[in-house]
Amino acid sequence: MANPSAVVSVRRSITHVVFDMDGLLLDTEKFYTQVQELILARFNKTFDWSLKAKMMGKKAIEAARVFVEESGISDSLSAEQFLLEREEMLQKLFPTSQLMPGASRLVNHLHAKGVPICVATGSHRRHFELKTQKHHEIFSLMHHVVLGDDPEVKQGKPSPDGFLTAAKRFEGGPVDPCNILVFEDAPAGVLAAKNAGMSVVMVPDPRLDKSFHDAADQVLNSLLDFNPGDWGLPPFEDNGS
Ligand SMILES: O=P(O)(O)OC[C@H](O)CO
Ligand SMILES: [Mg+2]
Repeated sequence: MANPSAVVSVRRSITHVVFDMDGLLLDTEKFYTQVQELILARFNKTFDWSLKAKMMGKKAIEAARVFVEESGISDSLSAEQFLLEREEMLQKLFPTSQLMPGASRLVNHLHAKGVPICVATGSHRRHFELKTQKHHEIFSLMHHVVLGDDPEVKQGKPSPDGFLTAAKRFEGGPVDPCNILVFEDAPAGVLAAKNAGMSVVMVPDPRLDKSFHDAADQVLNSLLDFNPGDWGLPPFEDNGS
């Protein structure tokens, strides 16, 4: 969007917010990285961030296919076998998930100010329950949660299905995508938000290649750096400390 006044008017039209979950609200991406490094080490291969970038944000089976094919192990391990192998490790790790810096402050702030908020994640129900078991307080503030195994989400990110379903389920929905701001950490998630016609703030892991930042409307190092006023949303009343 080259025209600065168009940027300002889009930013002023935001009324609803959609949060990604893994790597954005919760620090769960590190668990996927950890187990995938272990599995590839068995094949004398290393798991790097170019492969990570292609997997993150996607539905489990879609990410699994990318993993076995791109790493060149599909003759030895199918996508389904890979999912089974990593499941036992992930089930132990997910309940230890922590909120990302600034997540609690931002979610509580938007909820307190009456901005409708929800979650749209690639995670399926079973993993969602494990990841959020210590975080019910924050997730209970969401108007709704759209999961990766929701019947309306035919395809995972970068398809817009999850975000369009999220827009539909707000009170009085569907909300016009141009009034929705998405927070994402993954390249596929940023593309999904843009494919849905929404604005997107990207909060990427610093190890992700910077070329993936280009599709986002704003890129932040942390949710702590988000200024709601930039998007016409009610400003924080504290100093962020
Ligand atoms: O980033 P999310 O919340 O869409 O989750 C996607 C996968 O479960 C993990 O990459
Ligand atoms: Mg994510």
